[in-house]
Amino acid sequence: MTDRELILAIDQGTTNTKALLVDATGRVHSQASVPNLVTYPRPGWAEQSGIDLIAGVQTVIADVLAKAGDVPIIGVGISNQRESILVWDAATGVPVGPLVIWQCRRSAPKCEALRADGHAEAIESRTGLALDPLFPAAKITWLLDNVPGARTRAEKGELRVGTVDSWLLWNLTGGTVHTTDHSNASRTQLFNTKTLSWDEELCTLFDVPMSMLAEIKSSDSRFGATAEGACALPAGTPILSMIGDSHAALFGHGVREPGTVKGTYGTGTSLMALTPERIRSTHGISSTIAWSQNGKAQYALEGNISVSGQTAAFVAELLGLADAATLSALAETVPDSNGVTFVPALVGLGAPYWRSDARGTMTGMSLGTKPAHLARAALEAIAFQVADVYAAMEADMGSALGELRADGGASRNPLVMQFQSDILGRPVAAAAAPEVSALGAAALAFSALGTAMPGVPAADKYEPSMSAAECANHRQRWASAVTQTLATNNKTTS
Ligand SMILES: O=P(O)(O)OC[C@H](O)CO
Repeated sequence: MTDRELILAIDQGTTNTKALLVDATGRVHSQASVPNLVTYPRPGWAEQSGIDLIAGVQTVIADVLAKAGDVPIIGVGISNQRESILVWDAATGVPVGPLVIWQCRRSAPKCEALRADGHAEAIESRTGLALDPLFPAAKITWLLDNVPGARTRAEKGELRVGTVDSWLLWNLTGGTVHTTDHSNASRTQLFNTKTLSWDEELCTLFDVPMSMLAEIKSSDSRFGATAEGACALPAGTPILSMIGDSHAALFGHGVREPGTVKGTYGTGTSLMALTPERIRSTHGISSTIAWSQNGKAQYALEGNISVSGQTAAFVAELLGLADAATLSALAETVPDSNGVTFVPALVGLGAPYWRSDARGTMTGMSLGTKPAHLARAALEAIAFQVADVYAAMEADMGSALGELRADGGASRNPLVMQFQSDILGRPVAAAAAPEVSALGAAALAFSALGTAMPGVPAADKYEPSMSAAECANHRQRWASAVTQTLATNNKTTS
């Protein structure tokens, strides 16, 4: 394969849709991006337009091709926002209702009803996922029960449902292919990660007709080919990979064996590590499928932290600072947080605590506390939360994990990354490229063609330099702040 043969990688995220042209060495030849609109029609609800999403994908494909000139595109790779779900008409391809995105909590009553009826344990044991409105299963129930006529039409076999990967595939193939991959299926809460198939009993519990569901294929499959006029690519360009974005980042880092963890530091943080087999977490972590190659599923553990990088922006605003970068500069002016600890439970605490009623807590303040100490506490909180998930993963795996591969905004902050390495007592390698998910989708597409694209190299490496005693003191300070946070009952205000 020559470095002139390119994969067009799409990263369809919540905030932006991106396209990159990537060669087999991992070099990015050109890229394009468009922002996406998210609407919040009611408190706790979040949705996007399926039609706008496709228009955005078509735009970035056209833009990236226009920038690149006449180059051979040998295939398409797709990385996508996970857990967002759309129902559409099988005959016309017209969406039936909005794309209900992962952040949306509208299906909370259905989840509560299933919990009250004692189904939570069975759901978690089959899917590896705690019963929660984050996941699409209950969102599909909501759409079928609330969009006029949807349930009747679904029962007649007239509707299709899919995660974003399958919606993109449907459109790129001109409405001929309805398929998803194991990584996306594993996040729906309808997929049995043991049998690697849709679970009939779960579909019954969530009232989802199985005729609506996509065929499931290996993440490195020949999913279909672009149709004439579906986008600016020539008709017949093969779609060679589909994978959820967090999983794609792990693949993009070049992780192929258990032992290394990747952390994507965005608004929240997703930590993911491969496991040798399917593990049922007993420490508050999701068990999921990282990807599948040649039909073989690769299992993983994932911990999702709800508010991570966003902590810096939040505290910057409270302190009247311009932005997170200004906060970071302020934090650099002091050697430590002077005993101040901030637990950013601003929308509750996610993994490994799962307490949606928890709220943010600042502990350890004295008359000696200065804004710079609060700034430092905000940045330290990003690292402390990751360390908690790390420890939970290690407890589930029964063995020590190694290096952390970091990507996303805060991975470019040396103060956060050094503290992360110190608190974990592990090396941290921050990725050289910002688009690790798109590069992961490209790498998977190349692997479908039998070519190994190298992982994204590290731009910066951090080694632990803190003494064991100092590290233990910090961990103790954090643990006690978390205990205080969890001890406060906010149920009346949540
Ligand atoms: O759109 P992103 O990049 O924020 O990713 C969303 C996640 O996949 C949700 O689980």
